[in-house]
Amino acid sequence: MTETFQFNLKATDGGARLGEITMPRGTIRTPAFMPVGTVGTVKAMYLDQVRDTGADIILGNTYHLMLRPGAERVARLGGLHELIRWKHPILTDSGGFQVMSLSGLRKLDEKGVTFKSHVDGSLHHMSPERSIEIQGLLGSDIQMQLDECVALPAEPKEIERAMELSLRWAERCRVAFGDQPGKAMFGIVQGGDQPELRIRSAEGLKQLDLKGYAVGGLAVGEPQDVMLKMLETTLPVLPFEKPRYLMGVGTPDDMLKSVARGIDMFDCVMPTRSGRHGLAFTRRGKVNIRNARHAEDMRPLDEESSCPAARDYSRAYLHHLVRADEALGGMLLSWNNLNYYQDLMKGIRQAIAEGRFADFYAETQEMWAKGDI
Ligand SMILES: Nc1nc2c(CCNCC3CCCC3)c3[nH]c(NCCc4ccccc4)nc3cc2c(=O)[nH]1
Repeated sequence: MTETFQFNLKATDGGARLGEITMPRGTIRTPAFMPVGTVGTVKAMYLDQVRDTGADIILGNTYHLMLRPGAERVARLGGLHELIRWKHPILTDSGGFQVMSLSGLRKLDEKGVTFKSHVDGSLHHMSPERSIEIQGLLGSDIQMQLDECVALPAEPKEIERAMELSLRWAERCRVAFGDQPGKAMFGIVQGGDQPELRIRSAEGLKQLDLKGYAVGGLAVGEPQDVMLKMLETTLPVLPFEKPRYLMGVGTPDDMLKSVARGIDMFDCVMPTRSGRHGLAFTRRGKVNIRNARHAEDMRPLDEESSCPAARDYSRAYLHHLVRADEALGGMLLSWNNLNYYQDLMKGIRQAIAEGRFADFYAETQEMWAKGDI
């Protein structure tokens, strides 16, 4: 363990990078998939299981936790790591994105966002400074700046306004965060689908000399090719030796293509949320286990998997559990999906280490295309 936050680039293969983030609470092997913990739990999972799937870090949800049980209360309870019994790194989002998507947004101005709690309707104001304070109270290891993410499509003027506001908020968050050697605050590149705005945002954040950079404002309704084009525009501007985190992404295909362009970290609710709705991710592509064709299929999802959820249960049983809306259905599929996401990242890391990422990329897509026989 190190007392400071360090990112070591171990190898590259084309645009893909193999690295390690070392922090006091542990090491994060990159490219990394970070499971989303919402209200202090990765839904339908025990955190020991989440760790066993290969996760080095999970996400905490600032927006939910500040509303319930409250940031000060979490601090009084010893902080999030103590409360949820996860002793490895935790990354928290700033809450701005969740305010836009979950709460009755009341106002957004230079000072911050004012919103009504979706829990009890109470009024809250979140400034850049308060967001960093909340993330500190939670004990977060990697904290995100408060930003404004614009849904696409949007007017270029609107995208520019939000990008410039987010840049000013990044500076305020950097000042509020101060100097915390074992922790990090990441800036978030905005700029929508406008290359020129993306470059200005990345340049502006680079001046702040942050420990890591997220690419935000994507996976908000744009086609995959637009998302990838924005990565090709943004990533060359960011410091090569700092980690890059693509927020809210994504499907296995999104991640493979984004690693090829230089992304190191991902988070997405997809594997857990879709697992609860009966969608299974496997080496051979997606399986909608609710489909009648699985009703008497005695095969497991993947007989070669190391994960009991993929190897020891028949599709027929999973089909039954999901159709009966039994909790165990969502639990087993979430377990399978998180394990598959981590296996994919493990395969990516090994391929980059061995200089065969292009082959891995092609083989993986071929397996998905074969479909689930
Ligand atoms: N601060 C900030 N956060 C963003 C997020 C939230 C990332 N997950 C945070 C976790 C922390 C707690 C909760 C989530 C995003 N998520 C997405 N897309 C999700 C797309 C999606 C939606 C539903 C299912 C699958 C994919 N785009 C995002 C852009 C931004 C952004 O610019 N700024």
